[in-house]
Amino acid sequence: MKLCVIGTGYVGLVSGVCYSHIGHEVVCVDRDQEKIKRLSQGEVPIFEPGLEDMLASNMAAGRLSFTTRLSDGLAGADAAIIAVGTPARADGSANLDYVEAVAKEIGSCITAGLVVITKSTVPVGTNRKVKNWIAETCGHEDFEVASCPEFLREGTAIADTLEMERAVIGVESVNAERLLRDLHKPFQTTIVTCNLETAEMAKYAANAFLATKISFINEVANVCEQVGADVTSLAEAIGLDHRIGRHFLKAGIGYGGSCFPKDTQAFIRVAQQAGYDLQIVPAVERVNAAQRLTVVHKLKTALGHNLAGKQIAMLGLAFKPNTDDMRAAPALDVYPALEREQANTVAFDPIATEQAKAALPGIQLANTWQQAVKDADAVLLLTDWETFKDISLPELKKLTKQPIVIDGRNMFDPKEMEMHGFYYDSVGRPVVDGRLERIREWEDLVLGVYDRFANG
Ligand SMILES: NC(=O)c1ccc[n+]([C@@H]2O[C@H](COP(=O)([O-])OP(=O)(O)OC[C@H]3O[C@@H](n4cnc5c(N)ncnc54)[C@H](O)[C@@H]3O)[C@@H](O)[C@H]2O)c1
Ligand SMILES: O=c1ccn([C@@H]2O[C@H](COP(=O)(O)OP(=O)(O)O[C@H]3O[C@H](CO)[C@@H](O)[C@H](O)[C@H]3O)[C@@H](O)[C@H]2O)c(=O)[nH]1
Repeated sequence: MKLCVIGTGYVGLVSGVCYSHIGHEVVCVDRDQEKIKRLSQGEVPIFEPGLEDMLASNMAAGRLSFTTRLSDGLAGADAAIIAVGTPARADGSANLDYVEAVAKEIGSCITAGLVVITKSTVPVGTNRKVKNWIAETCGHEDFEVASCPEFLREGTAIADTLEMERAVIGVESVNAERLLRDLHKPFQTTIVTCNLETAEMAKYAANAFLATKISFINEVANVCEQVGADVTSLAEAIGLDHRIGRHFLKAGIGYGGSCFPKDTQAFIRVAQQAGYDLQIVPAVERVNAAQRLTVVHKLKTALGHNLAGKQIAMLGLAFKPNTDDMRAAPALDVYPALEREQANTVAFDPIATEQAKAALPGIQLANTWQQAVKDADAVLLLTDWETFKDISLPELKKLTKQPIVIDGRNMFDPKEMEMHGFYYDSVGRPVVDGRLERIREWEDLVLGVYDRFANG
């Protein structure tokens, strides 16, 4: 099959590379000249594990190429796949300007019989708009539209594509259904065929449900803290029930990223426009907004309710590990909150350094975690990068001014932290104060010696 993928962001690029990997001839189009130049030289402009090697091998095999000219990409194509951004407008609704521009551009150079597939996350009714935008430009309807929402996650995008759990295809014709079934056959996945509206809604419903799970467990975590329960064991206990499922029950500082925050917002607007006021999703958002700042409260509790002049090491800036994406990352709320408290912050992220400089102007960045924690009054963990698991606790203790760790991702083992003499607060688990344990041990020792001495 000959495919033209439009937009070479996280979705378009990964999809294009994976389609070429399974044998299709793919031309990826982007209006960003710099991006296309780098891609044409085999350089991947985003951090996505495994993508660069896969891109290189498919380019070498002659199945994958890049261009800024849509007409070149569309020449002889069986399908055009729209994967441009749909960011949030100020009112939370999805901005369809990029989708509209692409649809009109397709209309200006369309060939008869083309199937135009929208992969971008779009509000209900958008695929019909795409059809109209194209038809208005080209003056005929000798083409078809289909909705094929994307469910990949950043950081595991290749596996999520090659081993996708399902494909949802919203179609209006047998021809479009056949093409999409053929396209997905090598993925050996379950295909749900439905109308355009259902496919569009399925994407918002999936993201809203996952976000709901996260806010739910975060609320449970907040109650756990009040009653001395441990949310990690609790999540395991409830997650083993298949009706609940163990995924997406990781308590922490709330969800971020380019999808959940914007898609929950857009879903609320979609429902409103349809005359329905969603009740659960706005609550999910409220919980998430508050959750992001819990670590700052925990920090204040640990440091005597005053952060002014305190040295805080922030470990992790990306919205989750294995990505350089800073979009709606919790750090974007936490860092300004620390600034407002007049704390001095030094941050370290293994990958998202350039993105952090752009997203958080003025932030002081370290080159290593050791540099970031040097002389810190407290360490704040915001992203659960694997590499942070390898941090040597004795080294951490030696480098910091005070052994205080606030873990927004429940990454460390409280027992170990206690054993190494840290004050350690995480999310939904009891606070441990190893410093006190050490003092108590010392007191016991002294009193024991005293008792023995006093009693002869
Ligand atoms: N990022 C994810 O993990 C993810 C997962 C599933 C779905 N989605 C959805 O997929 C869509 C794309 O997301 P993304 O994260 O890949 O976006 P992105 O911002 O990373 O990339 C979008 C790309 O489209 C290009 N573009 C914009 N207008 C164009 C035009 N007229 N012609 C050619 N190229 C154009 C931009 O230059 C950019 O490179 C969004 O709707 C998003 O909600 C994203
Ligand atoms: O138990 C969990 C799981 C995730 N998160 C957070 O939730 C956010 C989103 O994580 P994840 O879903 O792994 O990343 P995304 O790449 O944003 O992927 C989501 O958004 C994409 C864009 O729509 C969808 O395609 C994916 O299916 C959907 O998982 C991150 O901040 C995570 O730290 C938690 O706090 N607890």
